[in-house]
Amino acid sequence: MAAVGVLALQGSFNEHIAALARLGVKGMEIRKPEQLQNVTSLIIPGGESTTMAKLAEFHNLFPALREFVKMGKPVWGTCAGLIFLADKAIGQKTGGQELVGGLDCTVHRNFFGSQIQSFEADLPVPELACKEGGPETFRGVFIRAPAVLEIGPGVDVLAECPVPSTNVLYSSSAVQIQEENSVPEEKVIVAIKQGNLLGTAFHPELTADTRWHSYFLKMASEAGEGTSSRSVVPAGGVDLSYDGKPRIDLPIFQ
Ligand SMILES: NC(=O)CC[C@H](N)C(=O)O
Repeated sequence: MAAVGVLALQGSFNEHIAALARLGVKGMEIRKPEQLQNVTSLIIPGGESTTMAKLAEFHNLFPALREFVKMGKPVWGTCAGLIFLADKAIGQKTGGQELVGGLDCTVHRNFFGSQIQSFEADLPVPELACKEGGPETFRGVFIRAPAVLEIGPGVDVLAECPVPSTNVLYSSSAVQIQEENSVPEEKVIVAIKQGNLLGTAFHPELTADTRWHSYFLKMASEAGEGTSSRSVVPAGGVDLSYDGKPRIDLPIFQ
């Protein structure tokens, strides 16, 4: 089976490993550049991107991470991980921070505000419902979350989130105004995919719904096809969950 790495410097790496375990997949903790050679895909968890960047720099991980992305290996960044994967970030601390890059987008690091403005929202994710089944929406857990402000031409938008009217911090061409029942609703992009790179501004690893993990494992499996006869996804596209159904319970943290 293809090996999935989880960057384990800081943040919610244990929760990602637990989510993978619920799908019967072992996530390998990655702390050193050479460990990336043992995995075929990588999850970069949420946490605090400045701290994570400092630790990644200390462990000399940036060149290996960039190489991993350049080789076209599947990488999924959640929250701080999305910031890591973005080509450009705004709202950074003084002095900025190093990014891995690869996702042709600009993110705002704390788009939704500070820790106390964290929230949960049911997001329509047609691509996820189509590929993984289950409900049309996914419970997004946003913790001091970033958002995607601009995307390049090769980037697909997988989910958008209404912007709470009290904390509109930024507007750009990617933040759309929608007229619905004459009440304008601003939306911002919170999940994107570009080739083998996936980015979510929220934390699927903090919910019991494993569909994003299953979706990423399928991405990884498809990317690995041709190089390996063994696949994460059983033939016929059978679901990866223990009981054959996506888990759609309420989030672990409510
Ligand atoms: N939950 C998170 O990963 C928050 C990310 C945070 N906004 C940062 O800059 O790192």
